[in-house]
Amino acid sequence: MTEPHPPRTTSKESTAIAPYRQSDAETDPEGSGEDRDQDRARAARELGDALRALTAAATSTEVDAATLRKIADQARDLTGPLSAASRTRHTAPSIDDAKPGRRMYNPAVGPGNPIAPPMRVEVGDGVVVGTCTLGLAYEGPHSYTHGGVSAMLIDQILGHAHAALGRPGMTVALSLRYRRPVPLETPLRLTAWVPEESITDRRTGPQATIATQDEPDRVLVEASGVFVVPSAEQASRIFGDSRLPSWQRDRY
Ligand SMILES: CCCCCCCCCCCCCC(=O)SCCNC(=O)CCNC(=O)[C@H](O)C(C)(C)COP(=O)(O)OP(=O)(O)OC[C@H]1O[C@@H](n2cnc3c(N)ncnc32)[C@H](O)[C@@H]1OP(=O)(O)O
Repeated sequence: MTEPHPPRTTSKESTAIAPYRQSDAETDPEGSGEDRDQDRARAARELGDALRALTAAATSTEVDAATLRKIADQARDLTGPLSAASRTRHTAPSIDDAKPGRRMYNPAVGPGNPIAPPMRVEVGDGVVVGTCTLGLAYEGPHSYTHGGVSAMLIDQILGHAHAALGRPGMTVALSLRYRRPVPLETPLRLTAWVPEESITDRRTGPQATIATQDEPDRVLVEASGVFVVPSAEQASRIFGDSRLPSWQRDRY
């Protein structure tokens, strides 16, 4: 971890990462045009937004115990209708299936998942940038981000940098250095890139940083990872043959 800053490439200089065709995948999971699940994806985002707002209110509230119990009763009543049709861990979400790369319930970027900030990811030429603002639900030390939350966002952005080379992979190693605390309620910028010398057929060693959007050169967290594309045999063993959404079946 000698170089905490991404290479300052121009489009002409960049050769390490091939052009990435995911612009409307995780960053705009509803997609556009003819899509049978488009409306359901939009509704899932609306529910995710509402639950995020509820979680933000629940983790910052100072109301009395009676009000907390009343809200708890109301929240419990919401679970039944949602459970009327559910998937298990062995089945991919049906709205993930409809568009390549869509991960509606990913805990870092999935707009339908209330625990996701969600981080917005943009894949550029040689560099991947993630943006988000973390509220009190992500607090570790008072007024700062929990280190595990930083690690989750770093893992995700490293994964995008790896996937930008063509095939999504799995994290086999992750190393972080927390240089300064990451402030809550402050727009953040994550940056990831893959040094060319770290690329082999199946493996990359991407690097990433977290900074605030106001001070992008002041590194708060720096990280490096090792990502591996599972072999066909490994993918089959880990995921099974029929449980993967089609975009994953095609890619592993
Ligand atoms: C359009 C779509 C876009 C989608 C975007 C999606 C973005 C998603 C972002 C999601 C982000 C979140 C992502 C997540 O959360 S992934 C979830 C967390 N990760 C896991 O659960 C992975 C668990 N690990 C495994 O299952 C195995 O390790 C696998 C199957 C992956 C590899 O099996 P195995 O371990 O038996 O390895 P191998 O013998 O096949 O060797 C393979 C290569 O790997 C090298 N190696 C192995 N270990 C290490 C190590 N520690 N340091 C350095 N190198 C290591 C090894 O030398 C060899 O290299 P090479 O000699 O071939 O060069």
